[in-house]
Amino acid sequence: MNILLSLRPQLISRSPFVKRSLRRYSGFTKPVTSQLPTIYALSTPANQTSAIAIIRISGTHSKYIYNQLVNSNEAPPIRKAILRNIYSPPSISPRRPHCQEAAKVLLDSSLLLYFQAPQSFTGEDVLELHVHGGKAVVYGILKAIESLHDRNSGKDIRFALPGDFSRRAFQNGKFDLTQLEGIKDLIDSETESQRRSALSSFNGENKVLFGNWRKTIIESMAQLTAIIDFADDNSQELDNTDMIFHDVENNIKCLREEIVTFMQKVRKSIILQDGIKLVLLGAPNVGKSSLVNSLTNDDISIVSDIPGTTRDSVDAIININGYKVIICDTAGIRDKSADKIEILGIERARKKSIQSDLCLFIVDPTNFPKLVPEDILAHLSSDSFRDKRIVIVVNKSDLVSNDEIVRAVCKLRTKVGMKYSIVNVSCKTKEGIEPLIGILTENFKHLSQSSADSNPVIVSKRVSEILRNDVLYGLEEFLSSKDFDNDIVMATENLKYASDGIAKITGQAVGIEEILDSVFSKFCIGK
Ligand SMILES: Nc1nc2c(ncn2[C@@H]2O[C@H](COP(=O)(O)OP(=O)(O)OP(=O)(O)O)[C@@H](O)[C@H]2O)c(=O)[nH]1
Repeated sequence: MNILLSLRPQLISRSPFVKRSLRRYSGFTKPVTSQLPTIYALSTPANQTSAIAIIRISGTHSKYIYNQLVNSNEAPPIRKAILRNIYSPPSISPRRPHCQEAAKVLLDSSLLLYFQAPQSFTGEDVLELHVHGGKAVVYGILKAIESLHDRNSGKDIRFALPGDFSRRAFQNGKFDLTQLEGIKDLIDSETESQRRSALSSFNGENKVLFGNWRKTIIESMAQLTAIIDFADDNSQELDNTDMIFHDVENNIKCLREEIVTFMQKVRKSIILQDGIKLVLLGAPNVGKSSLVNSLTNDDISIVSDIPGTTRDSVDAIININGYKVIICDTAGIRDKSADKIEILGIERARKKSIQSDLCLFIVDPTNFPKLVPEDILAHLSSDSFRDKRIVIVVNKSDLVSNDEIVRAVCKLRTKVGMKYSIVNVSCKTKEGIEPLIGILTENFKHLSQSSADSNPVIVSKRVSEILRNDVLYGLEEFLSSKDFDNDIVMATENLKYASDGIAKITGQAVGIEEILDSVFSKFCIGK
């Protein structure tokens, strides 16, 4: 008996989108969105002058819009870039509104690309206009397209809402939600590591992974359902129900471990999205602000030889070797200040360093033997710093001899032990800055990756919440119902809860509309 054949229909709920997509792939090529209005939008940034701007049009009337704009009845060549004059339609001709010749008013000469359904991003007919990026050109062409809307003749054409194009792509089965969220992350990515992670999601790596998880759960449900359905049949295949229970339990345990590991990776990778918090700490005048400026190649912080110049924390977002870093310059820590504002600044510096992911502790070797003030040492040795990553920077190396540096490093080692890296730099000559960036990069890697050979995994907050609250919850409930052989129906329901969770992530779930609204409202217009 094929156990999968005994699956109860309600246990493998398929959404209308999946069914329709299946229809499409079995030879039915009309997009499921063919009855929706044709949408258009500027896909490049609005209200900015640029060499080129791209206007995207998607839907049943894309060809009609093409014919109207190029003032010709020719069929647009498919997937072939062509140069055409773009004219304003008669009704909105800017100069002679009542004259038919006015249709010939030229708006621009542009590159056009036409994609025929279903071979397009949205799965609909898509027209792309690569126009000159002047504001008047873009405005004129958008107005021209808008004027073509005529509900009486069935030409329903409207400006796209945020995420409309991606939503159509999803509805027509071109991508699942994890891939589309990957595209959004790709557009939002600011650094190399964010780009890599978003691209792997867009390329469908998460889709395949989640698909495999769902398959494992559904197969387990099928095995349990077979027991429910044929319990009284004395079927030979079901003689050994204990073995089936054992198999299912093992498979679900393995799956739970896999998802927990995945979630650990996600937690580590979140740091890539939010930015790694790097805080510079040290006594006044050791060169903290100078180091911020050296690392950023910018004049972010004020540098002066007056101790106590930086009185409050200064944050800047920078990119170090592809990592998004929130670098924070702080007030120099000293215990004998009478200045109230400076005291507040010092307090904030301590707090910031506790909240940091990585702390740079800067010392000035010309202060020998008072290299590490006692209060800073006490702060760094406190419980809050037990698992903190710290790199010690011996600055102003241009002012001291090699022997004096060695002496400073030995002194530091006696104070803080061998736990932390020590780097010598000179913010004045820039010597040692590159090796310091190398050490920082290594630390960023460790902070954002769960193992040396694994890539960061970024998923949306929506996905991680569903994984935790639905998928893992369902699996835990299943495994914790110790006597699940006594109440198979209940146990199977827990698995169904987990599998529905994955369907919500990918967009295959029943009642997906509300999920789609929340996902696509975060997209930009024209995407
Ligand atoms: N020769 C030399 N001077 C440096 C170096 N780094 C910083 N300085 C000088 O040291 C002084 C203090 O530098 P800052 O960067 O303002 O020091 P800070 O730690 O931010 O000072 P506070 O704001 O008081 O906490 C300035 O005069 C800098 O020009 C260096 O590597 N070599």
